[in-house]
Amino acid sequence: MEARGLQRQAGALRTQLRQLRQQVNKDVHVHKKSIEDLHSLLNGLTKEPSQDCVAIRNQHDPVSLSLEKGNIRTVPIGYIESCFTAKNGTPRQPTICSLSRARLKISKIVFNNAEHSLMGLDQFSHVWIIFVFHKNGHQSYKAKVKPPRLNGLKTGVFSTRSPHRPNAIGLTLVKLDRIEGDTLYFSGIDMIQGTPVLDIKPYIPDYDTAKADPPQNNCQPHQEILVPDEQCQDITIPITGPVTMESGDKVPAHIKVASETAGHCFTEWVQHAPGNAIHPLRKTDGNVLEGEDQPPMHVGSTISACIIDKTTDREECYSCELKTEKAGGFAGKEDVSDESALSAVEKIKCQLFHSDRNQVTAEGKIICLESEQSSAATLCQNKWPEDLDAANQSSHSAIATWIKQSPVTPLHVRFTPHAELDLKQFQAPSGTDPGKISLKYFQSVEEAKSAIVAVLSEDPRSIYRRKQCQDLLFYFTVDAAHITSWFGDDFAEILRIKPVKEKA
Ligand SMILES: C[S@@+](CC[C@H](N)C(=O)[O-])C[C@H]1O[C@@H](n2cnc3c(N)ncnc32)[C@H](O)[C@@H]1O
Repeated sequence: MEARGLQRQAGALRTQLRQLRQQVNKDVHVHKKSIEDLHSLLNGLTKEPSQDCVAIRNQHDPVSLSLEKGNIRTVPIGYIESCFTAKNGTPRQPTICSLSRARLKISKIVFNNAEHSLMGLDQFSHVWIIFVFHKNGHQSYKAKVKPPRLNGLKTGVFSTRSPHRPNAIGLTLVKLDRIEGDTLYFSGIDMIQGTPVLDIKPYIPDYDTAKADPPQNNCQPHQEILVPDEQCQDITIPITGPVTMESGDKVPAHIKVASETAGHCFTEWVQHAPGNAIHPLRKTDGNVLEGEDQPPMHVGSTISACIIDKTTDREECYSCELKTEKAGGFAGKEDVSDESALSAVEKIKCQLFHSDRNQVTAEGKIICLESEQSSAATLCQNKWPEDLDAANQSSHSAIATWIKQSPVTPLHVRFTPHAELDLKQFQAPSGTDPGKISLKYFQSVEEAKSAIVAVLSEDPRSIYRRKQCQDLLFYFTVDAAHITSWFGDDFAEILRIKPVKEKA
């Protein structure tokens, strides 16, 4: 019996060995050590075993051996269908083109009931995609790389998001638009058509936003927790009327902070401290006040926000009171932690912009219908990853200055009249004109146009191309459109837009 069992194991190991060999032929970086291990195991198994060996062998079955050494056999959970077909012209990060779309069908090879694996994921607005840079060509990598934003200067590969890294793994935070059965629909992507996806994880601001608090703050005997239900659920949030500054003037126009989403823009965030002193929470350049500049937050303070509805040009202000609860019954300070304040601000955003969740009463009051009390603030934060920066700042995380202040400035993008005309041959995916080419991923020609502008304004050329091939035409594909462009010193111009040729 045992001999037959061993033969079976040996057979399985031979199959694995064959597969590993095939991989080695394709890729010189396949881990040779694993093969050696398999060899020695195989040799051991085909010999008559001693009693001692059996115990050792059980511990060292090939799978656990491989994981112990950090080697995993990956199985793509699916392949990205993207509006970008080639590396050329694909945004370098998802934030460059929030309209760029993709979908991912979970493979039946991984799960028989693929849709079951997506259960619950629709409660998240954003997800991390972990994928393979499968079009890196040869898998070469160097310890120092030249990221485009450094315009030719070098930095360590691990301080960058370069696709050329020891393990060709990419990580992108995308907006989850919807899930239909076994298929996810995303926007804000930087992955090309056919990208193998290894994993999806929900984006959870509380876990994924760096909170590098000073050590002494980690051991506080009490925590102040914002009480979401009292704030938000089933209570009316009065519209307080336009917020006035200390001088009594209305918030000046120049401190409006634009928000692309939902057709609104913020005018100001302020804190009303007890005694009705009003403190702006943003500087005139729109950045959130940090550290000592920030006014102390007190229990009972009210955070207010004003927005302008671009369609009606009406300014409305809403407020939210800060309350705290002392966890574990400790008597607490009266100051509200940065974190609670931030949550309150996020909650207001939720109330302002997720009107589908809210009701406005006849008296003009907002009823916030968040049912998940504890996740109310998180949910609001989920909707606003672009505000991560603000969150990062207030929790003292840091990023390299070249990311924020790149020496490469955005380019002005223009279309030739010919290219403008070319655009007219396309239509939305739902379009019915038989003479026009239907887009597949963008919902309108305007969306596709703004994606083209977004891609080019960030100068998608490699450093080599920028410096050595200045006058050459630059081609790339966005959805069903093949674009021909060229670059001047501070601009990019689109010359032609043709339909992508269908592959025969
Ligand atoms: C700079 S990487 C960043 C990817 C990811 N956000 C990250 O930080 O890991 C994005 C670039 O990788 C390239 N790319 C996207 N998908 C790829 C793939 N499947 N294989 C190779 N390169 C890819 C495109 O040129 C894109 O502009």
